[in-house]
Amino acid sequence: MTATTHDAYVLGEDPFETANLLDPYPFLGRLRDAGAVSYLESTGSYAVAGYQEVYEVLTDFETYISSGGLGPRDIRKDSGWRPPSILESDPPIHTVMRRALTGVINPGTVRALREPFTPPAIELTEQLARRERFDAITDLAEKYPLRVFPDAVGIPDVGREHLLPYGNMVFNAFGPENYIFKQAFAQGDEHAAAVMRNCQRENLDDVGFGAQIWERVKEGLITEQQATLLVRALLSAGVDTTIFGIGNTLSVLARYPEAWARLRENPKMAKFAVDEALRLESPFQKFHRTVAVDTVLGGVHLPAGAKVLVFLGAANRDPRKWGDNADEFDLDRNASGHVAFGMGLHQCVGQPIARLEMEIVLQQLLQRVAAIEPDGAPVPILHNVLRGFESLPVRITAA
Ligand SMILES: C=Cc1ccc(C(=O)O)cc1
Repeated sequence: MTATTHDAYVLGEDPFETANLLDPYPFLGRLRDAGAVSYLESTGSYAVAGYQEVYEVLTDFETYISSGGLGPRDIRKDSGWRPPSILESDPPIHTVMRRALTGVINPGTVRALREPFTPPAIELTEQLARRERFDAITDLAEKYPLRVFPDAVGIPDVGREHLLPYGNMVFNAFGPENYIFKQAFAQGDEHAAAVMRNCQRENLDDVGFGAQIWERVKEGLITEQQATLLVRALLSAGVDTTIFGIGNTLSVLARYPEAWARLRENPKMAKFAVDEALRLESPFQKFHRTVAVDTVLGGVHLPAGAKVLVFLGAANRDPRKWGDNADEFDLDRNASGHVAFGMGLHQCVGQPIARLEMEIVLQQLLQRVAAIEPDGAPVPILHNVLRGFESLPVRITAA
């Protein structure tokens, strides 16, 4: 007895249209309401936006594979713009590369970073607390990760200016080759060459995450090529996302003064505020998976080879999962289970580092700022798959 299937709802709207990128949530609500699985005429891929279907796609890594790449094209057919990374791999290749990374980055090793990660946050927030107003993105969110993360990886000072533009390429490449993609790739070769240089063992220091990944080559766990690509993964994934994680958290808290006041009373709640802010404003909004074998999802038949666009940001606001106030920030909500870091086999291996950076910045700012409020309209970034702000003007009252 084959399950009766029905056609996907054909959506004429384009998720990568400028308006839907700058203010995604009205569109995402329509997409969730359209049905469990939609077909996007604009990109020729299927789409899932409800929590249940997103969770199913993310956790069934054998049906919805990663080696086809996270963009709309299948990189197994026409190779992508760069050698595939751990993100574009499936078991068994993924297994050894993930084991190498988790041996290096885990809550135990990351705990030791609190000590070196704290002084730059103190310095930055002390300077800002002396001002009545500042831009939470350009003055803080964009600065802090670049002050602490490259040192933790162990790359040279030379070439760090390429990290943000390179990450911008990596993530925009998960969307269509539109004008945003083309703009990101304008100086692409220069950015990519600079980053790849910094992944070579001879350019890394002897103690950072980079050197520790290379140690796994000596153990015979991974090859030199895999070590290079794993260091590249850290440099690809660890900058833009954390900048937007900090910026998005502050963009939410600036609009909820009572939450700010409660967090000042109890700074240990910072981790819960970060999770709830990441649920509400997920930096990484969407990416594709590739259907490995004919399957049925949400009553819709999906043929092998099809691309499925997975809307993490929409799942994180699904009222069927989060309740009627899913579009609101609620410091008392239990946001565990959100998919801002993905879910399942490929769940973000760098999240302990990202969480530490976000918690430290928030806790240091809470100590020095009694109140924070928007000081003009934030400027959202125009990006194929990331949600964040280019500018977030705020007014503060020093503690
Ligand atoms: C979380 C995003 C991400 C982006 C790029 C890579 C990579 O380049 O391997 C890994 C994760």
